[in-house]
Amino acid sequence: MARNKYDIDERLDVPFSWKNLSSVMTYIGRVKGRMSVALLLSAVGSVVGLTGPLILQKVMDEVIPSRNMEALVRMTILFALTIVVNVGFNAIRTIIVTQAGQQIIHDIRQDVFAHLQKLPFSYYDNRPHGKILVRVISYVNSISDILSNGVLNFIIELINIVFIAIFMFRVSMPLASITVAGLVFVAAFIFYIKPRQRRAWQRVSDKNSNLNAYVQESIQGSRVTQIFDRQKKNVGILRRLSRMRRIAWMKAIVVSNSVWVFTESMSQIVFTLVYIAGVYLISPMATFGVLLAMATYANRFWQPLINLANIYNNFINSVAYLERIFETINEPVLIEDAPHARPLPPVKGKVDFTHVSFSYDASRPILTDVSFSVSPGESIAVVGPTGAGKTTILSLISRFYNVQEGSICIDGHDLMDVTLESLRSQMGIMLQDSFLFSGTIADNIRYGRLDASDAEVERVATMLQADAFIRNLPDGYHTVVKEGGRGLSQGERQLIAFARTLLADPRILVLDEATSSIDSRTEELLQRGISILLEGRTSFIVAHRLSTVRSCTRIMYVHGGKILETGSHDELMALRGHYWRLHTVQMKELAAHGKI
Ligand SMILES: Nc1ncnc2c1ncn2[C@@H]1O[C@H](COP(=O)(O)OP(=O)(O)OP(=O)(O)O)[C@@H](O)[C@H]1O
Repeated sequence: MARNKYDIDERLDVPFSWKNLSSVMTYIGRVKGRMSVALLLSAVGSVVGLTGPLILQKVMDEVIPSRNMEALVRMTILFALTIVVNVGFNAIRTIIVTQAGQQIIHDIRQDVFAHLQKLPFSYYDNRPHGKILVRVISYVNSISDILSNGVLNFIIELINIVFIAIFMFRVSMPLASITVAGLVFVAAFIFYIKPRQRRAWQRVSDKNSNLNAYVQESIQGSRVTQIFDRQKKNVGILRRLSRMRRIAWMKAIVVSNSVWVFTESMSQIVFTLVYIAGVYLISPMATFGVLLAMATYANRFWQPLINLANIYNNFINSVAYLERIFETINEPVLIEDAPHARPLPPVKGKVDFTHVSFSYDASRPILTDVSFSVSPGESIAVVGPTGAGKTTILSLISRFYNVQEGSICIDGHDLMDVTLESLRSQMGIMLQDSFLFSGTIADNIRYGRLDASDAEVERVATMLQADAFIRNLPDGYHTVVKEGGRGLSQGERQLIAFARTLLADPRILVLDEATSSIDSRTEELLQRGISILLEGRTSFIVAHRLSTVRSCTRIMYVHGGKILETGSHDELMALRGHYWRLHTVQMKELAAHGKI
């Protein structure tokens, strides 16, 4: 899928299908016990409710003309009882169905989220995160009602219709036939409107998604917005997106309501025809009791139909959400264990790239025919101009993407043949943004090894000389870090990320060094931290600081997706090539800033 922006509608690759419907049924199947009880309550409630008109008919045609007061009282109590049972059972049913609906959306949300955890970087690279978020939260919420109440009411209303039809045909065959005939017109109309309705709700889902993506992006970029004073412009963009959503919504509502309006009108036409036919057309003319009962049944017959039309409307609306939810659940996990994958044995640390070629999308090769070999314990600084492919090389070692050509081996095991869990659990990976999760500092360090004791957490922090600044925080190791590590300096965040990795004690270290300028004291701390991390492990570092580069055993100079130079600092300086030039420029910059 092409890269998507907040104001570009997502392409729908797989529309809702029978396969999706069967998946939906699986979720509903998990609450079938509760749904069955609710169904039983509804069925009993509605059969009891249906005897009401029969009682009325009897009262009108027999009890009142015969002036039998005792029978009248009996019939009144019976009539009242039918109402109590009907209402009471419906109330209990509502509670049960609400619980079932919440269970269904809980299960679906859990599955979507669990699947998202497995999706590769490329999935997240290609779409605004707000568009992912809206699926997990609001789309899943939106389908709760249709998958619980909707499904149940659908069955109940169908049963209602059958029961009412039976009662109706018992009272008067010709009048019942007139009542049922209107159905053909409703079916034809629904058939005509359905594709338009589907498209209209898909557009609403797209516009919703765009709006969400923009709000999420704006919150994330709020600092930059204020720096560039873009608030007014942003409000304008939101207004535009919100207006587009409103227009899409209004169109969808108009199309959807036409189903309801048509069904309602049809019911009124049929209702009138029952009276006309009852009085003028059929012979002998219907009695007043029959007419009253038939009018009530006709009304009751069409009420479930109108309800079905509403359920259908909600279903079509929900399909637009369901297809996005299942699109996520069915998104292929491109980076997963091969069927024959074996756990990677304890790693010694030899890494081999053999004729590796890679591109993020087919149109632009990023790495071409890259080969190199690294011995256990070696530390490799990957340097080169921006966009050269340094981070990409690191991502491939951790198998965040699959190579298109060639192979990457660790201790002779091709990454494609080992399980991801065994690979990543033996690697320490630190990307440029040392993302910290909301929780305490200790929790964040323990992310590296969940069973680590407090003493172990403090030991690694002390090794990295982070202990002092942590203890200076209001609650020391129990200080709560805000989402993303806000409230801590960039250097502090990096130190905590180092501690997290050191605690995991990986055999292979992959570190994408952040470029931000930091004060010389922090620089020194980080430098020491990196040296501690490098000890005894095979390491790959995308290095921007010369101090980091020099502390590595070997340097690879990457440019245009190729390794142009490789060797120690002294060897590459002697070569007077690309690395020498880069080094010279950096030295001049440091001198200009009075740092050397
Ligand atoms: N997720 C992605 N999808 C598509 N193209 C990408 C993606 N990530 C990087 N690229 C492209 O791949 C090329 C190499 O990127 P890479 O991040 O590896 O460069 P780099 O050498 O690490 O750069 P820098 O020093 O600026 O971080 C760049 O041209 C970049 O635009």
